[in-house]
Amino acid sequence: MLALSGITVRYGERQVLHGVDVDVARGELLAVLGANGSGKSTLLRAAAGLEPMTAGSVGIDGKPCGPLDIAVVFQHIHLVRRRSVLENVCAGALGRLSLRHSLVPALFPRALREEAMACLDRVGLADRAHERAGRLSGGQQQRVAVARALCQRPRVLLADEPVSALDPAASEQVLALLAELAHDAGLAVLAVLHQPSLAARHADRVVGLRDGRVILDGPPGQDVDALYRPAVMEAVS
Ligand SMILES: Nc1ncnc2c1ncn2[C@@H]1O[C@H](COP(=O)(O)OP(=O)(O)OP(=O)(O)O)[C@@H](O)[C@H]1O
Repeated sequence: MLALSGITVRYGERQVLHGVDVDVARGELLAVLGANGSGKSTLLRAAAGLEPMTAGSVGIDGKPCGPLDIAVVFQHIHLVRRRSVLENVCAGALGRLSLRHSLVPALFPRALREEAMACLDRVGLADRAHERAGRLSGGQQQRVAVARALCQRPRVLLADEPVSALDPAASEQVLALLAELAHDAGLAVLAVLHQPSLAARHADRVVGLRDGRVILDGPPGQDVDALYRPAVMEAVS
């Protein structure tokens, strides 16, 4: 479904992605692993259209993707803390609302509120819909961010280190949710992770980046040590 082809990104003289090819099928949760600086976030941003590419393309089902096809969940959750949980989720739909409706939460159409409620139900937080977002725990806020992404009605969900700030139990919950959205809602989900064990438990496939290149692509649970071994160790081993 999602095809990242030949993704190449340079910052000045420095090339940080070297023609990376990654695809994610409908219904699949793909985990992207790699050491700090290997290019994971750059790849995700390029996929989301947030990073200019020197070369490469992003396609969905063989066509260029539309502006609302891809939703992104970031490590830093960026909810409007003083707004209700429900209004935050409605914000996921701003790209398809009229300007008038999008500027004033009180004018969010009833159908949108109902859809946002269904998205909250999906992440298990419908009962918190009318609380201020800032009152929820970090793990709950991340699930609200996922609900907001769902309210965009995307075909692809990208998550950049979505559990870095969460405790182990909340991390398991968010990863289980991402897997469920892939398997049950038929999204293609790509998650950048720093925890190989979480990837092994929840992902359907794992891609490993090293120095801006894919050096591993296969089932979860395989040996990923090579991704994290310092280059100097590599040279002497
Ligand atoms: N805006 C930028 N300008 C210049 N260099 C950048 C920029 N963003 C990232 N880089 C460089 O690109 C390389 C890849 O960075 P990226 O953030 O994609 O890595 P990462 O694998 O996500 O790392 P981490 O695990 O630490 O988040 C790094 O060397 C980084 O310093």
